[in-house]
Amino acid sequence: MPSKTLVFVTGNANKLREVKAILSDGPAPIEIESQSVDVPEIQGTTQEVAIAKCRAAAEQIGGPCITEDTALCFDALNGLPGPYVKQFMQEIGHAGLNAMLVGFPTKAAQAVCTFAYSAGPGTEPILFEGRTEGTIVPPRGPNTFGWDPVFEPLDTGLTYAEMPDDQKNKLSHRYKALEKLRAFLQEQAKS
Ligand SMILES: O=P(O)(O)OP(=O)(O)OP(=O)(O)OC[C@H]1O[C@@H](n2cnc3c(O)ncnc32)[C@H](O)[C@@H]1O
Ligand SMILES: [Mg+2]
Repeated sequence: MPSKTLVFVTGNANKLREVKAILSDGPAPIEIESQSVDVPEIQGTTQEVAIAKCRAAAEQIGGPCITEDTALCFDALNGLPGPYVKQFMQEIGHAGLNAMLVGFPTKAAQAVCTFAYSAGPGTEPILFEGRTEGTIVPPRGPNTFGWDPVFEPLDTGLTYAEMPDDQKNKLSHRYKALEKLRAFLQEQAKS
């Protein structure tokens, strides 16, 4: 395996597709190899969840890796459902996410992506966070990836689901986090 190839531990094919598209674009493409390992996710802040997941993933694969956690944070609910959005999506879906905000004065939300990089088992993971502000709306667009149909980034007039891939991938929470990870990896490659 060439040393430039990064192992991304995830069970989510949509995440993997976007990460590959974002990282292969630009002057210094970064190659990703995925491993689907069942890593337990703890309860806690997004940062705590991300660190524990990456640490466990590095132990399981026995080497350096990256992991990613996505949170959807509602302003009206002090940041909930946050890192627990996966379970909310499974249990109550798009209609439920909208219903949770009925009666609240703001539908503002933030999509938060946290990449974690571990240099290997026993090392402390380093976090890279990207945030995109938006609004929770009734679903519009194809139902392909998670809560994409109910999240409308500010000033776009489109939900993530309605956007062409390359539009989402230039403004998304994931893109912003990966720009930080990319800069870190480039610095590291120099030393
Ligand atoms: O194996 P991992 O990487 O943990 O993959 P996961 O699907 O379990 O992902 P998370 O634990 O980070 O949970 C995030 C939830 O948000 C969804 N999600 C993540 N990124 C998204 C995006 O860009 N747009 C819409 N939904 C997204 C995803 O499908 C999950 O339901
Ligand atoms: Mg997960």
